[in-house]
Amino acid sequence: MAEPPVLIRQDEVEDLLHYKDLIPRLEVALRKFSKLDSAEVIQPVRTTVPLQKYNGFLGLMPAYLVHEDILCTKLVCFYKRESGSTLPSTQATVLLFDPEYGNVKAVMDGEVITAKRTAAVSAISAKLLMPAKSDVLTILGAGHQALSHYNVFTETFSFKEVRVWSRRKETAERFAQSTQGHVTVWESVEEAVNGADVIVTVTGASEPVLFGQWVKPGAHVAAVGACRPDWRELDDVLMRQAEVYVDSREGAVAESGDIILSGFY
Ligand SMILES: NC(=O)C1=CN([C@@H]2O[C@H](COP(=O)(O)OP(=O)(O)OC[C@H]3O[C@@H](n4cnc5c(N)ncnc54)[C@H](O)[C@@H]3O)[C@@H](O)[C@H]2O)C=CC1
Ligand SMILES: O=C([O-])C1=[NH+]CCC1
Repeated sequence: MAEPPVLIRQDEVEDLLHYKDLIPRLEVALRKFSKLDSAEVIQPVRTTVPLQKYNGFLGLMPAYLVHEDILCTKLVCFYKRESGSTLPSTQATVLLFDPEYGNVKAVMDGEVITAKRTAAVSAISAKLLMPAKSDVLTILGAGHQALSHYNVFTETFSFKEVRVWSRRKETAERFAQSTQGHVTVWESVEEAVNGADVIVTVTGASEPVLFGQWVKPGAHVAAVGACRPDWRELDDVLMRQAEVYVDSREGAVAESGDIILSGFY
């Protein structure tokens, strides 16, 4: 009989998962995944179950790293919440399996994993694509992803200025008070992104919040929030003028509202 699974709580994941380890591991995994060689990484586009009654989704995200023999899946519920709602917008659990026996070896809190994994991949994209001299970072949105992106971007790079915008100024102010370093709060997106070298979009928006006419040529935009086919953060102008990189073409054309609705694909 297999041993019962180990339970790894949120505070334990927080203590164990560090960007200095996560980034190189994700770089290796992304490189393998980009080869589109299912002999190395089997990761189908996630299955999404709509939870219409609650304005949310359950996403099932399995992956198998063949050579490393790592089989896992994330189960994530995510929601569009009304402004001011106190309910969580994302809840996630990660299951690690024994691929031979099929039993679950570990049940891990997935919220910190989601926050750190997503931000680490954005940091990898910036490492490869942002202007060589990048002084100004702007974060649009002030929730969980905003904080994890702030943490990894300031840990990895040396920005002279970090700015934040959120649709409610109080939320942006609260965010700025919660960060280790100085963050300036901006009331309009247009002003917040003026002259920015790197822009991270981590809002729950369904309509564009970032417009191409405001974005400096050559700036790097890490577009994270619009992960359903009918959600948007970037307008058509920005999508048309941008050189677009994705981690998964299959995933992007199935799930990215910015790509699908702009007619990019
Ligand atoms: N691409 C990916 O791998 C991932 C994408 N996400 C998505 O990223 C987004 C942010 O996630 P979290 O920070 O965890 O959420 P959160 O709920 O903690 O923060 C959301 C932020 O967006 C703002 N916001 C919500 N609706 C908005 C609107 N209509 N216009 C402008 N701002 C709005 C909120 O005020 C808040 O500042 C969500 O859409 C989430 O589904 C989250 C995790 C992974
Ligand atoms: O990929 C992911 O982990 C998520 N997508 C939407 C919310 C969380």
